[in-house]
Amino acid sequence: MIKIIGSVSRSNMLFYVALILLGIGAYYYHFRESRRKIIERLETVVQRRRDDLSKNVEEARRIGNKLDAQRRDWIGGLDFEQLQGELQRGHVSCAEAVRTYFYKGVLAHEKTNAVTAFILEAEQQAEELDEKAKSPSYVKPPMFGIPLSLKECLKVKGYDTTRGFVQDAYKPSTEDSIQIEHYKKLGLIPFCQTNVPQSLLSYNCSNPLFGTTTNPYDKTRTCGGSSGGEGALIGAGGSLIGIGTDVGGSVRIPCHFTGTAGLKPSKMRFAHRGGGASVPGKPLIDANDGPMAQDVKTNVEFLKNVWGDIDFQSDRDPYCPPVHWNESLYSSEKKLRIGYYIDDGWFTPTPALQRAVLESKKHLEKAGHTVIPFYPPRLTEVIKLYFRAVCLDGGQYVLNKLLKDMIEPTIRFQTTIWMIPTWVQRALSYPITLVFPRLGVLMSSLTRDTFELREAYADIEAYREEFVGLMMKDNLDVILCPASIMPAPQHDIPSKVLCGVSYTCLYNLLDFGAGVVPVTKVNKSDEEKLINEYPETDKWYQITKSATIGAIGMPIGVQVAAPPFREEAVLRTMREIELAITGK
Ligand SMILES: CCCCCC/C=C\CCCCCCCC(=O)NCCO
Repeated sequence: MIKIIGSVSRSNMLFYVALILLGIGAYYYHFRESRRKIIERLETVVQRRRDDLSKNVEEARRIGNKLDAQRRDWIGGLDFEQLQGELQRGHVSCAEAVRTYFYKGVLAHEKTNAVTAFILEAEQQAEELDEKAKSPSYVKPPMFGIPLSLKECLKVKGYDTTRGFVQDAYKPSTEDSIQIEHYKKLGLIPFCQTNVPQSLLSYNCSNPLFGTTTNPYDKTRTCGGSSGGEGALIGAGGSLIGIGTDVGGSVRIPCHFTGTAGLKPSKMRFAHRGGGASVPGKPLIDANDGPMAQDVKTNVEFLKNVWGDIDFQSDRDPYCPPVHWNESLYSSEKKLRIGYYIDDGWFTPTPALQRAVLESKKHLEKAGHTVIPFYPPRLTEVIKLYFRAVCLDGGQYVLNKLLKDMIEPTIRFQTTIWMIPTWVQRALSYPITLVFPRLGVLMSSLTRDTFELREAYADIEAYREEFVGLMMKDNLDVILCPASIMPAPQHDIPSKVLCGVSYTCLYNLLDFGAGVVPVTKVNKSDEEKLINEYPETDKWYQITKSATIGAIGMPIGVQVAAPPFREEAVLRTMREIELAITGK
């Protein structure tokens, strides 16, 4: 080798260097040109789609205005249980319920930009249900006439599932997914689709097609993601019940940020046939769809009906076991043993989140439950395993899609990481670890090597065994912990602090059922503690601290989790916290 290099003359060497530089230049020019053409073509799609959405919103407003304002305000003031009762008794018609929620949905959308499409056929579906109900032999299904909002990535016949990619606009689904079919059978009426972050792999809510969805409490802050449109819509009163999806916190984080309640069930509790994932072919990081609502009570009523009738889904998708709603687990008198933590050892949450857990602990103890400390083991390793397994091809699948699209600026950090070859990331991780150990962990987490990937899967399996072993040792029924690291931050923060999903992604890696219930709001003393005591030892803590300053009044939830098929114990705990706080 040395001989060969030695034999190349200086001028030859210069020639080769020039050739390489020319090659790189030509590649870069070609890349820039093809990106310019892609963006030029997609800009017209964005304009067309936004114009269509404006018309669609106007049509929804027109439908909402068909109803007398006084009647609409009265129906709009009913909670889920009350509306359900009035619809069952025939005091409110399905058409009135849908018109009311078109009206309320438009108001919430104007405030937060939460909706990507109103499902205008909902009015006709409602009228058909009202017509059927005229027959004395007709038995109303349990959720007869209740309007249902849906995260945009869920498949509804005739509507797009773009996941915020402009390239996927105007490619409507040809069928409803099994879950949507089931919800319709139970009487629910899908009435709108809601916004998501591009790719779904973020906990903010912006994309180049529909723009940014904001938090109903503060426009400058995010509603969370990826089921952020649902959080914003429900939090702003535009829907009573909606469906989100969650692979790292996407149901739970928006609930925490918007003061709403929701559950991510373990993977097998819903049918997935006919649905779609953010990254298909990704075993061991289990995603699921889950309900979101203004309170836990509504989630419980919804799931009682869906799981009570789960054979509908199991019959159509044999991979969904016919596990029915477990009433004895939900309404058991037996006191629970609950493990709790306020800090996972990877990312200390800001003071209000810690206070929310401690207050919930007190409520649960007052109700007679035993609440003892629990320490989730080795969270640094969990974070590494999670990112390795969620980006199992080093992010290539999502990156390929992003490079054919307009790229959302608020997910630039992960996009940049995915563009850097993994061996370069690995090499950089060594010096970075010396000055910034936590970033070093992230920089060494991605792999494209199947040997390392297999090892990660084996480690996840071992971690699952270890975690449930620890719970069994202490005879624990559920875990109580923070829902996130901070209250809703500004829109660009989630991408800068991606590793802030540690409190939620743990329960995807474990495939536990996990839910979030609103508990409190950030107060002045939380802010004082934040300023005086919150760590500033690295950039992530500094960003988190400054994003939390000024968050007084923002909602704070807590998370409850339990092993698969024990979602009813999670809901029971959440409901007991809710009852202790709201009294209803
Ligand atoms: C070096 C690290 C690179 C990190 C790349 C980040 C990739 C993914 C981040 C995942 C963050 C998950 C947020 C929650 C997303 C979610 O639950 N989506 C639901 C999809 O159904």
